[in-house]
Amino acid sequence: MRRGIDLLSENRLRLSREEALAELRADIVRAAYVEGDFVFASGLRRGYYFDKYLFETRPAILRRLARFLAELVPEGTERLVAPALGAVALGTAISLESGLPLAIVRPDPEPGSPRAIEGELYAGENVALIEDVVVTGGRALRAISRVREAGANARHAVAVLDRREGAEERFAEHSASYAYLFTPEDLGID
Ligand SMILES: O=P(O)(O)OC[C@H]1O[C@H](OP(=O)(O)OP(=O)(O)O)[C@H](O)[C@@H]1O
Ligand SMILES: O=C(O)c1cc(=O)[nH]c(=O)[nH]1
Repeated sequence: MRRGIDLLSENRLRLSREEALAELRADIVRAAYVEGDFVFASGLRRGYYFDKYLFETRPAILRRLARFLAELVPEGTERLVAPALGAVALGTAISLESGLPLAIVRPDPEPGSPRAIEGELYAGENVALIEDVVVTGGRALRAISRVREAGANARHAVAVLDRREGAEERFAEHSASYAYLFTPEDLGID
């Protein structure tokens, strides 16, 4: 099994960057694109969904995603932060790829519940927030607020897919730069 994966990786070394990205786009659509009537966590209702767990749990996709996403993490970043649950696998993969340590932000912890941020995070650190699918950007911005409350500098967000629902403008309003790998249009959707 392991040998098969390694052989695949060796073959990919022969692809150009553009070919590798095109292959990754096709693999993500095959793995995670679902049509239907979906109400998102934000309350938005749309006719398709990208099930992030279906691409984040496949090593052959996750490994390649981590390679491309690590390139979007700005110079000077000292720590990655991933909001639980979905982005934790992705954050871990980018952490392994980049060597940057990872902290995990719990979703909306109640008063008296466990820590909002797990792992180490220090005041003054430059942090990049990792997200899988961004719709409104609400989840990522809440995590950025938690990180800022802890005294760290959360000025950048990195995502696999931006669904073009206005998140880019929201990040800018909150003084965070934002880079993403794909839009639905890149994936041949819309
Ligand atoms: O940009 P937004 O409008 O905030 O929506 C996107 C968020 O919603 C999804 O998470 P989900 O609610 O499925 O949570 P999970 O990661 O805990 O499964 C997705 O993985 C993002 O984290
Ligand atoms: O808003 C969401 O919850 C959401 C949308 C989407 O396309 N994919 C996903 O994993 N979550």
